[in-house]
Amino acid sequence: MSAPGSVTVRVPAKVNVQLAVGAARPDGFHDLANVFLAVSLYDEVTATPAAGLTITCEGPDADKVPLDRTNLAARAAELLAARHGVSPDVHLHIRKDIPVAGGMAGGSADGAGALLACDALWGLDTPREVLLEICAELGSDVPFSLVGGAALGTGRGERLTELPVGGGFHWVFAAADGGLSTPAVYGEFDRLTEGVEVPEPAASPLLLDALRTGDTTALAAALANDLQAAALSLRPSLAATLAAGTDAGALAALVSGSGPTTAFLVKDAETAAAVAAALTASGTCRTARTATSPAPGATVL
Ligand SMILES: C[C@](O)(CO)[C@H](O)COP(=O)(O)OP(=O)(O)OC[C@H]1O[C@@H](n2ccc(N)nc2=O)[C@H](O)[C@@H]1O
Ligand SMILES: Nc1ncnc2c1ncn2[C@@H]1O[C@H](COP(=O)(O)OP(=O)(O)OP(=O)(O)O)[C@@H](O)[C@H]1O
Repeated sequence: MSAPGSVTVRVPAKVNVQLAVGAARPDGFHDLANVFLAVSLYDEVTATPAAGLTITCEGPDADKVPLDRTNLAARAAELLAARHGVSPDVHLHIRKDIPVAGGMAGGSADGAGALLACDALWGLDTPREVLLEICAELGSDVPFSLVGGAALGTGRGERLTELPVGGGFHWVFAAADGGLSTPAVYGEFDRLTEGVEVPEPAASPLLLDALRTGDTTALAAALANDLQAAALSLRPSLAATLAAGTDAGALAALVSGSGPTTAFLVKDAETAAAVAAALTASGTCRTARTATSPAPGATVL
């Protein structure tokens, strides 16, 4: 619960269990078949009445988060206020636990969280479709941060179809030193695929089946990220992290979205703890954390 007069929203991180990337479009974006899964690492956004718009942030990565109007949480408050013709008078406090610039949609989570928190604080009761439109305007990953669970994102990833998930999955996430810029990773994808026919992105039926039945082994076999080669090209040291996780007993390893966070699918909570400890001891990453999925989308606490 928030302090009286304020609203707190909790928002999950994501991992892309499949990220199929098409050729660059004329607008610079790429069409995707993006299978999002929300995981139990969360940011919290608290909205409190204030004169004007201000932002504070706490957490181990707080110094890497912009506190000006470029923060996605601030942009969310401004877009929502503009839609309703009110002024964005709010103080937003972000408790950041999702790695920054890590490929886990941390900024997107804060955008979706601020949107929901301001909507409740200002008593606007904005229809869900309008909130989703504002999310898409904020960024390709933001609609999924609002929705959570599992979903297929098409277009640039913003058009969502929710997916059924038949069971829980256990993960380990290894955060790397420093971030990777999402546009730079897509740019490297373009460079690596120059002169190559890039197929239309399509969701894998085997992967969707694995999610639907909650089959960890089948999901491990189907995990795929078309941005992985680009992330590894920009950050070759990630190969050692991926190897350390599979050596320690993970069923599969992949780069999370645009990276540099790496994701390891494991069979149970006990293996997750062991793989996280081995990754931390390996010296190939900054920290390793366990998490489960699916996790709910943005939720008012
Ligand atoms: C890598 C992913 O995290 C996978 O979920 C997303 O595709 C990125 O989503 P995001 O961070 O919300 O990205 P946006 O803020 O919408 O776009 C940032 C930049 O990423 C590139 N971008 C993003 C999404 C997309 N479908 N194609 C792209 O080429 C573009 O250069 C764009 O200017
Ligand atoms: N609330 C925010 N939290 C973190 N970064 C933010 C935020 N708002 C804007 N940014 C900017 O966005 C950049 C990318 O941060 P973010 O943590 O969203 O990356 P990401 O997890 O790789 O994103 P994605 O997975 O959606 O591509 C940061 O380097 C920062 O400059």
